[in-house]
Amino acid sequence: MAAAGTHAFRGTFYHTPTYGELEALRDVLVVIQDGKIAHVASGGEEEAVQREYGLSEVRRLQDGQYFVPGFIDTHVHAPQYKFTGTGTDVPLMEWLRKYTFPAECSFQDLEAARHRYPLLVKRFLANGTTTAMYYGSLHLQPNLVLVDSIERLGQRAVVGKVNMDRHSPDDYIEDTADGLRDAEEFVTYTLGKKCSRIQPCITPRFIPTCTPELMKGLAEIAQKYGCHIQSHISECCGEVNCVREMHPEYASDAAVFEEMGLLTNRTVMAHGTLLSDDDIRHLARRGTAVSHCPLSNFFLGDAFFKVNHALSLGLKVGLGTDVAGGISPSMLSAQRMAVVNSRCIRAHKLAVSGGTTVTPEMEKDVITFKEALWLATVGGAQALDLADVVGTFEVGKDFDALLVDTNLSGTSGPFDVFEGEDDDQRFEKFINLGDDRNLIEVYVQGVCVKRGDEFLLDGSNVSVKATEDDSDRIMSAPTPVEPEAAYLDLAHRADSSDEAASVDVGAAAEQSEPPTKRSRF
Ligand SMILES: Nc1nc2[nH]cnc2c(=O)[nH]1
Ligand SMILES: [Zn+2]
Repeated sequence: MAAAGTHAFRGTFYHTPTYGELEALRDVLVVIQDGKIAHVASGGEEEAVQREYGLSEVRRLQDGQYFVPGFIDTHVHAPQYKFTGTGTDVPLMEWLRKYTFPAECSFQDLEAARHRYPLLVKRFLANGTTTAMYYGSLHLQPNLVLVDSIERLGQRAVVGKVNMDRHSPDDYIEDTADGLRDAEEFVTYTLGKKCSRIQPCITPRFIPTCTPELMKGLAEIAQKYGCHIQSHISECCGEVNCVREMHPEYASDAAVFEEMGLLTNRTVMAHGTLLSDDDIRHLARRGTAVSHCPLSNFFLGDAFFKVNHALSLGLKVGLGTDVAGGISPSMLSAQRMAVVNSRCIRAHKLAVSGGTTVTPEMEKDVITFKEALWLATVGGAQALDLADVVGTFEVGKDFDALLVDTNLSGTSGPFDVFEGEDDDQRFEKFINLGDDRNLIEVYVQGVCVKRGDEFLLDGSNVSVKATEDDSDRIMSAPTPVEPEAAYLDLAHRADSSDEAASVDVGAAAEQSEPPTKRSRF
């Protein structure tokens, strides 16, 4: 008789333990026990393994079906899902004022939050995001609804209440002390659930909307509870110039975050397109990760993030959708955008050269779908300090996985398969052309949370209690411009400075003259 919670699949499993290499575990038997991968054996050992684990049956995948690790989205704004796919016409600082802050503020209506957040979590699960690093909104209560929705639907998440105490709209700003109190209450509420899938995160929105007092206070809370930190760094010219104006004594965003004590090995900074090499090296030394959000960077950024270059300097890099700055909730889309972004760098270098010769130097930023898949799985796991928990099909890790079906015929699926195409070609088509229709089952911690159109845990309390190990894992530093300047004024200054931007975007893409030569590191 199998122990409770023990089951097994036999078939082909694709994953990327090594950057750039797609490993196919062909005809293997994967045994899952209490949510973890207990055994990976060759298919020929089925009978022996069945006996060992007392399994009465083994589920065999059909031809054209494969497992892939669940996707890890390292940067999502949960309340912004509401307006995803709209509002793409303005630069960042104006975008925040015009679309983002009003949308986030509307989550104060808790009934609206209770309606919207399950839709968000379902949409992300349907797209294969088994783990998400979420920003909530400013007000405490709607964030608790977000955590409850994640818990109920069975997703894995790192989630934070946003903090911002200056340069924000009158109805979307908090007093510093209130913000710190609410941030701590959010942390204790989330930890109090003792749900090993959900970890709280400290979330200073970005430097322009946070006083040094707030940032330092948040860093102390993060340290007290050992929690993750997330924010935005060196995203675009408007933001970088704004920080320069507010904090002229610091060389860069990274120097400000360093001084505030916000760069830790559990910090994930979004974007980083204008980070200098010194900044990148410094983040790498701290163990801080960058969430690469290519689609968002095309809309709101001003430069290209160079994944291979950043990795070569030792930086941890994950992939993010940045909904709603990025207009797609799909991590398949994010992977494709990461590839396109890398090819844009190559095209940019060729254009700058003025010639028609592509040099090896121009090629070195190009990434393939295999590297993009690594970013969406292993890279994300490293960024979130979950590398020993998810990202590959290795014994001891949790079984967070997507069952991919490439057999959908005709227009019932997003692509066609032709005679003679082998498993590797079908899988590559899925990564490059597939969508949620191909994801017929979604697993988190060995539990099927979605099958077909059905969310299997919806409505039930599925809290998985933290183990001792999980608890250990969970508990494992200027002078500002005058506070409370009208946000509109700040947005105007930042965006108009875009035009005369002292940051040379081309040079940044060339890599990477820092926005300023001054250094505090
Ligand atoms: N892309 C993006 N950048 C930000 N910087 C500060 N807030 C935001 C946000 O919501 N989205
Ligand atoms: Zn963001």
